[in-house]
Amino acid sequence: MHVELPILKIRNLTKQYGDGCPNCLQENAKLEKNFCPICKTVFACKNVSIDLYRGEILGIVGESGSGKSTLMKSLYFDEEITAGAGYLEDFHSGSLNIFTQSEQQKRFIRNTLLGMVYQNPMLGLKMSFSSISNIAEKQISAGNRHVKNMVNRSNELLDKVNIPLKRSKEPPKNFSGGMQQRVQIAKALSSNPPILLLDEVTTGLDLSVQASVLDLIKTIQRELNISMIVVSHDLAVIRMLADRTIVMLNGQIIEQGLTDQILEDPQHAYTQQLVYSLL
Ligand SMILES: Nc1ncnc2c1ncn2[C@@H]1O[C@H](COP(=O)(O)OP(=O)(O)OP(=O)(O)O)[C@@H](O)[C@H]1O
Repeated sequence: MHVELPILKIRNLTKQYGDGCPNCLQENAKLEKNFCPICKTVFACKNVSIDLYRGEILGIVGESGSGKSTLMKSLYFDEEITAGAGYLEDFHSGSLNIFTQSEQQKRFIRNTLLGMVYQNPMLGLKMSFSSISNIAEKQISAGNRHVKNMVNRSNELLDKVNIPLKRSKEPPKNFSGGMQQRVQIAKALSSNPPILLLDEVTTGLDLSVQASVLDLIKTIQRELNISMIVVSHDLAVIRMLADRTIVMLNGQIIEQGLTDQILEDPQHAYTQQLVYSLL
Protein backbone atom coordinates (compact mmCIF):
# COMPACT_ATOMS: atom_id res chain seq x y z
CA MET A 1 0.00 0.00 0.00
CA HIS A 2 1.41 3.39 -1.02
CA VAL A 3 0.61 6.27 1.24
CA GLU A 4 2.64 8.88 -0.62
CA LEU A 5 1.67 10.57 -3.89
CA PRO A 6 2.90 9.08 -7.16
CA ILE A 7 5.88 10.90 -8.66
CA LEU A 8 4.39 10.20 -12.12
CA LYS A 9 0.75 9.68 -13.02
CA ILE A 10 -0.35 8.65 -16.51
CA ARG A 11 -4.04 8.63 -17.28
CA ASN A 12 -5.72 6.97 -20.28
CA LEU A 13 -2.76 7.38 -22.59
CA THR A 14 -3.74 6.43 -26.12
CA LYS A 15 -1.52 6.41 -29.16
CA GLN A 16 -3.12 5.42 -32.41
CA TYR A 17 -1.70 5.25 -35.91
CA GLY A 18 -4.57 6.13 -38.22
CA ASP A 19 -7.64 8.33 -37.82
CA GLY A 20 -10.03 5.70 -36.50
CA CYS A 21 -13.61 5.10 -37.64
CA PRO A 22 -17.06 4.64 -36.03
CA ASN A 23 -16.15 0.98 -35.36
CA CYS A 24 -12.92 1.50 -33.48
CA LEU A 25 -13.57 4.85 -31.78
CA GLN A 26 -16.52 3.59 -29.76
CA GLU A 27 -16.08 2.34 -26.20
CA ASN A 28 -16.42 -1.39 -26.91
CA ALA A 29 -14.58 -1.32 -30.20
CA LYS A 30 -14.15 -4.62 -32.02
CA LEU A 31 -10.44 -4.84 -32.73
CA GLU A 32 -8.24 -7.62 -34.03
CA LYS A 33 -5.54 -7.48 -31.38
CA ASN A 34 -4.64 -3.76 -31.55
CA PHE A 35 -5.83 -3.26 -35.11
CA CYS A 36 -9.15 -2.05 -36.55
CA PRO A 37 -10.14 -4.44 -39.35
CA ILE A 38 -12.31 -1.78 -40.96
CA CYS A 39 -10.14 1.36 -41.13
CA LYS A 40 -6.73 -0.29 -40.42
CA THR A 41 -5.97 2.04 -37.52
CA VAL A 42 -3.43 0.60 -35.05
CA PHE A 43 -3.96 1.29 -31.35
CA ALA A 44 -0.36 0.97 -30.13
CA CYS A 45 -1.47 2.06 -26.62
CA LYS A 46 -5.09 2.27 -25.51
CA ASN A 47 -6.22 3.90 -22.26
CA VAL A 48 -3.01 3.11 -20.40
CA SER A 49 -2.96 4.45 -16.81
CA ILE A 50 0.11 4.14 -14.59
CA ASP A 51 1.28 5.37 -11.20
CA LEU A 52 5.00 5.44 -10.44
CA TYR A 53 6.17 6.03 -6.86
CA ARG A 54 9.40 7.58 -5.62
CA GLY A 55 12.25 5.11 -5.40
CA GLU A 56 10.48 2.15 -6.98
CA ILE A 57 11.24 0.12 -10.07
CA LEU A 58 8.12 -0.47 -12.12
CA GLY A 59 8.39 -3.24 -14.69
CA ILE A 60 6.40 -3.35 -17.90
CA VAL A 61 6.35 -6.71 -19.62
CA GLY A 62 4.65 -7.86 -22.80
CA GLU A 63 5.33 -9.54 -26.11
CA SER A 64 6.61 -7.78 -29.19
CA GLY A 65 3.97 -5.34 -30.45
CA SER A 66 2.18 -5.01 -27.10
CA GLY A 67 2.91 -1.27 -26.99
CA LYS A 68 5.73 -1.07 -24.42
CA SER A 69 8.10 0.98 -26.57
CA THR A 70 5.32 3.27 -27.72
CA LEU A 71 4.50 3.97 -24.08
CA MET A 72 8.15 4.78 -23.27
CA LYS A 73 8.57 6.95 -26.38
CA SER A 74 5.36 8.79 -25.50
CA LEU A 75 6.59 9.45 -21.95
CA TYR A 76 9.87 10.83 -23.28
CA PHE A 77 8.04 12.93 -25.91
CA ASP A 78 9.66 11.02 -28.78
CA GLU A 79 6.11 10.32 -29.98
CA GLU A 80 3.11 12.63 -29.81
CA ILE A 81 0.21 10.94 -28.04
CA THR A 82 -3.33 10.84 -29.43
CA ALA A 83 -5.10 11.31 -26.09
CA GLY A 84 -4.53 11.13 -22.36
CA ALA A 85 -2.76 13.00 -19.60
CA GLY A 86 0.44 12.83 -17.58
CA TYR A 87 1.42 14.53 -14.32
CA LEU A 88 4.86 14.77 -12.70
CA GLU A 89 5.08 15.61 -9.02
CA ASP A 90 8.29 17.57 -9.77
CA PHE A 91 6.61 19.69 -12.46
CA HIS A 92 4.25 22.26 -10.95
CA SER A 93 3.47 19.77 -8.17
CA GLY A 94 1.66 17.51 -10.60
CA SER A 95 -0.99 20.11 -11.42
CA LEU A 96 -0.33 20.38 -15.18
CA ASN A 97 -0.72 17.84 -17.96
CA ILE A 98 2.81 17.38 -19.34
CA PHE A 99 1.52 16.30 -22.76
CA THR A 100 -0.18 19.64 -23.44
CA GLN A 101 2.84 21.77 -22.55
CA SER A 102 4.80 23.89 -25.06
CA GLU A 103 7.77 22.34 -26.87
CA GLN A 104 10.06 24.39 -24.63
CA GLN A 105 8.47 23.02 -21.44
CA LYS A 106 8.59 19.49 -22.84
CA ARG A 107 12.32 19.94 -23.53
CA PHE A 108 12.79 21.15 -19.96
CA ILE A 109 10.99 18.06 -18.59
CA ARG A 110 12.93 15.74 -20.87
CA ASN A 111 16.30 17.29 -20.04
CA THR A 112 15.94 17.70 -16.30
CA LEU A 113 13.22 15.40 -14.96
CA LEU A 114 13.67 12.32 -17.15
CA GLY A 115 16.50 10.09 -18.32
CA MET A 116 16.11 7.59 -21.13
CA VAL A 117 18.09 4.48 -21.99
CA TYR A 118 17.14 2.98 -25.36
CA GLN A 119 17.55 -0.61 -26.49
CA ASN A 120 19.50 0.71 -29.45
CA PRO A 121 22.43 2.83 -28.18
CA MET A 122 22.48 4.65 -31.52
CA LEU A 123 19.24 6.36 -30.49
CA GLY A 124 20.68 7.57 -27.20
CA LEU A 125 24.29 8.35 -28.04
CA LYS A 126 26.32 10.12 -30.69
CA MET A 127 28.48 7.14 -31.55
CA SER A 128 31.43 9.13 -32.95
CA PHE A 129 31.68 11.71 -30.15
CA SER A 130 33.72 11.01 -27.02
CA SER A 131 31.85 9.30 -24.19
CA ILE A 132 32.51 12.23 -21.89
CA SER A 133 31.02 14.71 -24.38
CA ASN A 134 27.94 12.50 -24.79
CA ILE A 135 27.39 12.75 -21.05
CA ALA A 136 28.13 16.48 -20.98
CA GLU A 137 25.57 17.04 -23.76
CA LYS A 138 22.68 16.16 -21.45
CA GLN A 139 24.09 18.41 -18.73
CA ILE A 140 24.34 21.31 -21.21
CA SER A 141 20.74 20.68 -22.31
CA ALA A 142 19.75 20.83 -18.65
CA GLY A 143 21.33 24.30 -18.38
CA ASN A 144 24.78 23.49 -17.00
CA ARG A 145 27.49 25.80 -18.38
CA HIS A 146 30.39 25.17 -16.01
CA VAL A 147 32.94 23.09 -17.92
CA LYS A 148 34.95 21.87 -14.95
CA ASN A 149 31.83 20.79 -13.08
CA MET A 150 30.58 18.96 -16.16
CA VAL A 151 33.88 17.12 -16.63
CA ASN A 152 33.94 16.14 -12.95
CA ARG A 153 30.34 14.98 -13.02
CA SER A 154 30.87 13.02 -16.26
CA ASN A 155 33.95 11.28 -14.85
CA GLU A 156 32.13 10.51 -11.63
CA LEU A 157 29.30 8.90 -13.64
CA LEU A 158 31.65 6.94 -15.92
CA ASP A 159 33.29 5.60 -12.79
CA LYS A 160 29.88 4.71 -11.33
CA VAL A 161 28.98 2.69 -14.42
CA ASN A 162 32.39 1.01 -14.40
CA ILE A 163 33.88 2.55 -17.54
CA PRO A 164 37.64 3.08 -17.00
CA LEU A 165 38.34 6.81 -16.92
CA LYS A 166 41.25 6.39 -19.29
CA ARG A 167 38.65 5.51 -21.95
CA SER A 168 36.43 8.55 -21.34
CA LYS A 169 37.65 10.32 -24.50
CA GLU A 170 36.88 7.32 -26.69
CA PRO A 171 33.66 7.31 -28.72
CA PRO A 172 30.99 4.71 -27.87
CA LYS A 173 31.45 3.12 -31.32
CA ASN A 174 34.75 1.69 -29.98
CA PHE A 175 32.92 0.00 -27.10
CA SER A 176 31.15 -3.34 -26.66
CA GLY A 177 27.34 -3.42 -26.46
CA GLY A 178 27.40 -3.67 -22.67
CA MET A 179 29.74 -0.69 -22.36
CA GLN A 180 27.58 1.37 -24.71
CA GLN A 181 24.58 0.70 -22.47
CA ARG A 182 26.67 1.80 -19.48
CA VAL A 183 27.53 5.09 -21.22
CA GLN A 184 23.83 5.58 -22.02
CA ILE A 185 22.98 5.02 -18.35
CA ALA A 186 25.67 7.52 -17.28
CA LYS A 187 24.29 10.07 -19.75
CA ALA A 188 20.70 9.53 -18.63
CA LEU A 189 21.71 10.09 -15.00
CA SER A 190 23.85 13.15 -15.65
CA SER A 191 21.19 15.78 -14.94
CA ASN A 192 20.10 13.95 -11.77
CA PRO A 193 16.59 13.20 -13.00
CA PRO A 194 14.11 11.74 -10.50
CA ILE A 195 12.88 9.26 -13.15
CA LEU A 196 14.81 6.91 -15.41
CA LEU A 197 13.14 5.14 -18.36
CA LEU A 198 14.82 1.94 -19.56
CA ASP A 199 13.56 0.32 -22.76
CA GLU A 200 14.79 -3.26 -23.35
CA VAL A 201 18.29 -2.19 -22.28
CA THR A 202 19.73 -5.69 -22.02
CA THR A 203 18.03 -7.24 -25.06
CA GLY A 204 20.64 -8.51 -27.50
CA LEU A 205 23.48 -8.61 -24.98
CA ASP A 206 25.29 -11.82 -23.97
CA LEU A 207 23.87 -13.37 -20.82
CA SER A 208 26.87 -12.50 -18.62
CA VAL A 209 26.93 -8.91 -19.92
CA GLN A 210 23.18 -8.74 -19.42
CA ALA A 211 23.61 -9.79 -15.80
CA SER A 212 26.24 -7.14 -15.14
CA VAL A 213 24.10 -4.36 -16.66
CA LEU A 214 21.08 -5.50 -14.61
CA ASP A 215 23.27 -5.53 -11.53
CA LEU A 216 24.41 -2.00 -12.29
CA ILE A 217 20.80 -0.82 -12.68
CA LYS A 218 19.88 -2.33 -9.31
CA THR A 219 22.91 -0.78 -7.60
CA ILE A 220 22.18 2.66 -9.06
CA GLN A 221 18.57 2.47 -8.00
CA ARG A 222 19.58 1.60 -4.45
CA GLU A 223 22.27 4.26 -4.20
CA LEU A 224 20.32 7.12 -5.81
CA ASN A 225 16.81 6.08 -4.79
CA ILE A 226 15.71 7.06 -8.29
CA SER A 227 12.36 5.86 -9.72
CA MET A 228 12.60 3.66 -12.78
CA ILE A 229 10.30 2.25 -15.43
CA VAL A 230 11.87 -0.84 -16.92
CA VAL A 231 10.39 -2.27 -20.11
CA SER A 232 11.20 -5.78 -21.24
CA HIS A 233 9.66 -8.66 -23.16
CA ASP A 234 11.63 -10.91 -20.80
CA LEU A 235 9.92 -11.69 -17.51
CA ALA A 236 13.26 -12.88 -16.09
CA VAL A 237 14.60 -9.32 -16.40
CA ILE A 238 11.47 -7.90 -14.80
CA ARG A 239 11.64 -10.49 -12.00
CA MET A 240 15.20 -9.43 -11.23
CA LEU A 241 14.51 -5.69 -11.18
CA ALA A 242 10.92 -4.70 -10.60
CA ASP A 243 9.06 -4.11 -7.33
CA ARG A 244 5.75 -3.86 -9.18
CA THR A 245 4.87 -5.13 -12.63
CA ILE A 246 2.42 -4.16 -15.34
CA VAL A 247 1.58 -6.69 -18.06
CA MET A 248 0.63 -5.31 -21.48
CA LEU A 249 -1.06 -7.07 -24.36
CA ASN A 250 -2.32 -5.52 -27.61
CA GLY A 251 -1.73 -1.97 -26.36
CA GLN A 252 -3.61 -2.41 -23.08
CA ILE A 253 -2.78 -3.22 -19.46
CA ILE A 254 -4.18 -6.65 -18.69
CA GLU A 255 -2.71 -7.22 -15.24
CA GLN A 256 -0.70 -5.36 -12.60
CA GLY A 257 0.52 -5.87 -9.07
CA LEU A 258 3.53 -6.64 -6.92
CA THR A 259 6.03 -8.59 -9.02
CA ASP A 260 6.12 -11.46 -6.51
CA GLN A 261 2.35 -11.64 -6.55
CA ILE A 262 2.19 -11.73 -10.34
CA LEU A 263 4.84 -14.44 -10.47
CA GLU A 264 3.17 -16.55 -7.81
CA ASP A 265 -0.43 -16.11 -8.80
CA PRO A 266 -0.86 -14.78 -12.37
CA GLN A 267 -4.53 -14.11 -13.11
CA HIS A 268 -4.70 -13.53 -16.85
CA ALA A 269 -4.17 -16.48 -19.23
CA TYR A 270 -1.46 -14.56 -21.09
CA THR A 271 0.42 -13.76 -17.86
CA GLN A 272 0.13 -17.41 -16.82
CA GLN A 273 1.73 -18.39 -20.10
CA LEU A 274 4.56 -15.88 -19.52
CA VAL A 275 5.15 -17.10 -15.97
CA TYR A 276 5.07 -20.80 -16.86
CA SER A 277 7.56 -20.24 -19.64
CA LEU A 278 10.03 -19.12 -16.92
CA LEU A 279 9.83 -22.47 -15.15
N1 LIG B 1 4.81 4.26 -36.99
C1 LIG B 1 3.94 3.27 -36.83
N2 LIG B 1 2.90 3.11 -37.69
C2 LIG B 1 1.98 2.13 -37.53
N3 LIG B 1 2.02 1.23 -36.51
C3 LIG B 1 3.03 1.34 -35.63
C4 LIG B 1 4.04 2.36 -35.73
N4 LIG B 1 4.90 2.20 -34.68
C5 LIG B 1 4.44 1.15 -33.98
N5 LIG B 1 3.33 0.63 -34.53
C6 LIG B 1 2.55 -0.52 -34.06
O1 LIG B 1 2.20 -0.26 -32.71
C7 LIG B 1 2.18 -1.48 -31.97
C8 LIG B 1 3.03 -1.35 -30.73
O2 LIG B 1 4.40 -1.26 -31.10
P1 LIG B 1 5.57 -1.13 -30.02
O3 LIG B 1 6.86 -0.97 -30.76
O4 LIG B 1 5.21 -0.10 -29.03
O5 LIG B 1 5.51 -2.55 -29.32
P2 LIG B 1 6.55 -3.21 -28.32
O6 LIG B 1 5.75 -3.91 -27.30
O7 LIG B 1 7.52 -2.21 -27.85
O8 LIG B 1 7.26 -4.27 -29.26
P3 LIG B 1 8.80 -4.31 -29.74
O9 LIG B 1 9.58 -4.64 -28.51
O10 LIG B 1 8.81 -5.37 -30.77
O11 LIG B 1 9.09 -2.94 -30.28
C9 LIG B 1 2.62 -2.58 -32.94
O12 LIG B 1 1.49 -3.22 -33.45
C10 LIG B 1 3.34 -1.81 -34.02
O13 LIG B 1 3.26 -2.50 -35.26
